[in-house]
Parts: sequence; C-alpha cells; structure tokens
Amino acid sequence: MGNLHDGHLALIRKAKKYADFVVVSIFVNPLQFSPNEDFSQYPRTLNADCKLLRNLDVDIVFAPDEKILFPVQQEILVLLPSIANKFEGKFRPGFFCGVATIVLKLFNIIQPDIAIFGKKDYQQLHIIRLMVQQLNFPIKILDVETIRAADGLALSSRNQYLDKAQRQEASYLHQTLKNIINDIIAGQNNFSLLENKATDKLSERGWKVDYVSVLNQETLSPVHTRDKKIVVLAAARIGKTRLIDNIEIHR
Ligand SMILES: Nc1ncnc2c1ncn2[C@@H]1O[C@H](COP(=O)(O)OP(=O)(O)OP(=O)(O)O)[C@@H](O)[C@H]1O
Ligand SMILES: CC(C)(CO)[C@@H](O)C(=O)[O-]
Ligand code: BAL
Repeated sequence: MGNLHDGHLALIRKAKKYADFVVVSIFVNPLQFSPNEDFSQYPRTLNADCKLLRNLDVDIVFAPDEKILFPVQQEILVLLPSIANKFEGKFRPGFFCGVATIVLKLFNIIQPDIAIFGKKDYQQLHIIRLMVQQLNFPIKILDVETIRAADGLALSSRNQYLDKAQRQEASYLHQTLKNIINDIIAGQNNFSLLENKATDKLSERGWKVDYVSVLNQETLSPVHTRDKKIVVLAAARIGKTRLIDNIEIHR
C-alpha cells in the first residue's frame, strides 16, 4: 500500500534475489477498508517511494489510479472460507474479501511467477496461500520475516499515527507476545489463561484489545496439546491507532 519502510524493502530485496524482473505494486485498496477506517488518512508518498525503488533497481512500479483497477463497481468478489471471519476478519468485516479480490486482480494483471508477502500480516499470508492453492494460481508465494524497530515494534506505515508517548508504549505489544512464548516454553499449556492474562495486562496499560490468540501455525485453529508449531496473533488499539503483531514458536 506504499509509504515504504524497511519491512517493504525486505520484500523487494527477497524478490530481487529470486526473480530477474521485479514489479512492485502500490495501491491503497478501498475494498479492504471499512467505512470507519483510515482509508482517506492513509499515508500516500508515491514520489518518495519511487525514489527508494529506483535505488533498489526495481523494474516496474505499478501504481494505478483507482479508476484503472475499478473502472466499474467491483461486483465480482472472492468468497473465502470461515477463517476469513476470524481474528482480523472479525474486527475488520469484509477485509479479507477486499484483500483477496485485489490480490487476485493484481495477479491477473501482473502475472507473476513469484509473489512475496510479509509475515507481519500473518493471517493475510495464510489466506493468500489458501487462495493460490484452491484457485490454482501458478504462482509461488514466498514470505518474509517481520522487520522490527530496535525496541521490537513491527514496522508499519500506521506507526506514524502514534505520538511520542504512544510510540514508546507500542513496543509492549511485541513484549506481550514474547511473554506468552516464554510461558509456553516454561510449560504452560492453558492457552486461554495466557490469552486472558495478556489481554488484561494490555487493557490495564490503556490498550483496547481486539484479540490475543494462541493458534496452530498451519491451520490458525486452536492449539491441541500435541501441536508443535504455534503462532500467537494479536491486534490492539493504542489511542486511535490499531496495531497487529504475531510471534511463532516451534516447541
Ligand atoms: N514490518 C514488516 N516486516 C515484513 N513485512 C512487512 C512489514 N510491514 C509490512 N510488510 C508487508 O508488506 C506488504 C505490504 O504491506 P502494507 O503496505 O500494508 O504495509 P504496512 O506498513 O504493514 O501497512 P499497514 O500499517 O497498513 O499494515 C505486505 O505483504 C506486508 O505483510
Ligand atoms: C495484500 C495487500 C497488498 C492487498 O491490498 C495489502 O493488504 C497489504 O499491503 O498487505
Ligand atoms: N497490511 C494490511 C493492509 C491493511 O491493514 O489494510
């Protein structure tokens, strides 16, 4: 969606490694924003983005006007399984339908062999992989680990909405996820207890928590005692800014 930071640049560097021709799409997609969200406020910095991309030797920047991608009202939408209504989808109704539909359109226009997404948007990556598999796209999906600031905060264009005090507090979201992982490593397997404890702690500090969920990495369903690969997903608001993060553990 542009307003590039080091998280995005990591995707592009990986693309340069795996492909001999790299296309970067920049598009703030109206379909994935709810009416009360930050679509109009979202930072749009195309000139600065293009400068960065020139330095990275990207072959094409595809930054279409809305009218190019949506010349008529988009009436054909991707229908997703129930996972799209959980976690992010529960708090951003229609979000994944908007994401899947625009990603499908971008795939059809650009026709990539490889497409690269960040793990910061963990559920998004999961759903895009499902779509590619189930709609038979001949595209390999690669992922990139979450790039973080020195204090652990996942880089995001939305971090710039934070004032100084909020920015300082914001790294506590990542700390919360690390605390959960430490408790799991120490043998705690009452996951709802961990989720509730983390939610309470964040709330005490003034966050509005949408969810903290300990899940199976591959299915994003609740963890069974025997599951080895776990991911903790979280979304919470600090002031008006909504942040997401996640952390994986292989126990
Ligand atoms: N910190 C990060 N580390 C790795 N990948 C990232 C990071 N931030 C974004 N990405 C990835 O970059 C791609 C474009 O994301 P997007 O433009 O929405 O970035 P963003 O800065 O996270 O914005 P937002 O705050 O709106 O989520 C997505 O695949 C996303 O997962
Ligand atoms: C996948 C995506 C490009 C769809 O607009 C967006 O959700 C993003 O940038 O993560
Ligand atoms: N990175 C996901 C795009 C969004 O939050 O709208």
